[in-house]
Amino acid sequence: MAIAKGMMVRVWLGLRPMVLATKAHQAEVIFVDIGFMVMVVLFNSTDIEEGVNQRVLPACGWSPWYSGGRFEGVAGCSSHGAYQSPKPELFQRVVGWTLVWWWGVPFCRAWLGLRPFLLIYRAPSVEVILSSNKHLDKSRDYTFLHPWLGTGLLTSTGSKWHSRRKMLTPAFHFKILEDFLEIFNSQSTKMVEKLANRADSQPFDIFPYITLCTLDVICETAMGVNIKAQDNSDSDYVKAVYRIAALVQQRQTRPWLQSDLLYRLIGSSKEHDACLKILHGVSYGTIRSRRIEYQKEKKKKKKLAKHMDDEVIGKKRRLAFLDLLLEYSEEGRGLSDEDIREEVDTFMFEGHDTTSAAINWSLYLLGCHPEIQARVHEELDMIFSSPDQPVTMAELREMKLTENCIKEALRLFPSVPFLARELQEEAVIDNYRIPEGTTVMVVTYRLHRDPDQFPDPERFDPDRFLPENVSKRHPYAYVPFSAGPRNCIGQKFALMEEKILLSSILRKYRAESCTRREDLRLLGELILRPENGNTVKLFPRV
Ligand code: HEM
Repeated sequence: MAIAKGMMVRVWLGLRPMVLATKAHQAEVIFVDIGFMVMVVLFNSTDIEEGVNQRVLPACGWSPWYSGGRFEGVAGCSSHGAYQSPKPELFQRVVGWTLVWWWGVPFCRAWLGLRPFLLIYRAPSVEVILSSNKHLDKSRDYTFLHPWLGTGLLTSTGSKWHSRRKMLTPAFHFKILEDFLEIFNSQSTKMVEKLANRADSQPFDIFPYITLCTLDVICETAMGVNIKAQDNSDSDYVKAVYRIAALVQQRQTRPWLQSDLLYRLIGSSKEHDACLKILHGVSYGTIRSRRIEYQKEKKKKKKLAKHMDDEVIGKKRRLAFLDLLLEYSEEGRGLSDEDIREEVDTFMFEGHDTTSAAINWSLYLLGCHPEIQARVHEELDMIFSSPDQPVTMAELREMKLTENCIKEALRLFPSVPFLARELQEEAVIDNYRIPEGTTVMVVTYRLHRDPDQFPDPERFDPDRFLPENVSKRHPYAYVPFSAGPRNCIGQKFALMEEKILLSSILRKYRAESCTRREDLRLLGELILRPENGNTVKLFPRV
């Protein structure tokens, strides 16, 4: 029985229980003492099965809401529905029991050390938190992102967040996004060319191809720099982006690495700092050189008659988000280089892994459902006269079924599987008073599987997003981009990019997914991804 195998030392830091695991990956179970209660954190479903069979779990009374990076634990927060895990019925048994034992209400309460958590996954409860102008502060788990992102839009609070949000909203206007079409098109063309070598009906992992493409897209749109990640996936910058995300995730999920001192003593702080040096070096370097360019151009423009600007200077330069921020800064809106760096790095972080996961999940599901993929091919063949035709706003508007497939994939596999707020004042959810200081987690993965809102929730059915079906649902039943005042500022950008990248693959190829849904294993890291990549077979379309 795995429960005896955990390799750890249990310690107390003041009142805070901690577990030091020397070989965290090998520890198959971790016990944490919290006063008279024992909390068990399990790492895989086999242990849970054994735990249930031997009646160990009910005796512990802990809902395995997080199981060491494997997402199945999170899925197990509720007693309802079937989950995308190897043994879904297990979670219903374990967690069904836990819920009744705990509270018997449609949300789940948990403690991590002395920290109270509330997990919510019903639309009316989610609305209370996300629609509110009071519950806007992110939970303390986001602080591990501060060294990289500072307090940019994602991580800031209060008046800083408010003024930045107001300043940045116009940067995501359709008119500005339209200028990015050229980048989306050129980078997706490159990706499709790279895939040509793999379209030989042999299985391969397509995940890295899509991720490198989205990384190229975000670098060019956010910073105006083409880092050519698709040609050089081994560059220091590309490696640093991936490594730092993994290190942040590691710290968030290992309580013993959360104190700065312990992180420096036993964590990977040296590697973390080395990544930061590379990432910040590139961001600051780009900001400085673009600022000099901007100032030169401004001087040049002043000298020329206004009406001649574009003809004389040449083709109007496409602006990256960074250029807009520089413009605000030069207009005297109080943005220092560090402020700009925070926002650019935030776009880099939020804007590529999320879209990559969403495109991968869409392709995965279409690869599992050839009949729906055939309908998408039909739609694309109607819209485009050739597979190489660049996508414009007109074609984007016509891709209705493709868009609904992307939305349905984001329902089943939301790139951000949960988000967390820390209550600064009491909230009332379902007539329960939730005290200030509670960390409220919106479990999007579970919310999107509410059978009252999405009948037969595990079924992939893009027609759920036909307007007549959307209007029947609760407005907070589907929130892949969060909702309310702190929703995702990049969602229009993301949908445009996803439609262009996905359609460029499907215009050339037919995809078959090699992993059956029942064999799928999910990793709930900062984003939700398939544990073993996205193995597909690609066939050229004749
Ligand atoms: C499929 C793609 C994407 C998904 C699923 C997604 C999802 C989300 C979610 C759920 C949040 C709320 C996070 C929280 O409350 O902790 C968020 C916030 C944010 N996203 Fe996205 N995102 C995507 C793409 C993008 C892109 C492409 C950008 C930028 C280019 C972006 C920029 C941001 C920013 C800056 C925030 C913070 C907004 C604020 O707090 O005011 N996202 N996103």
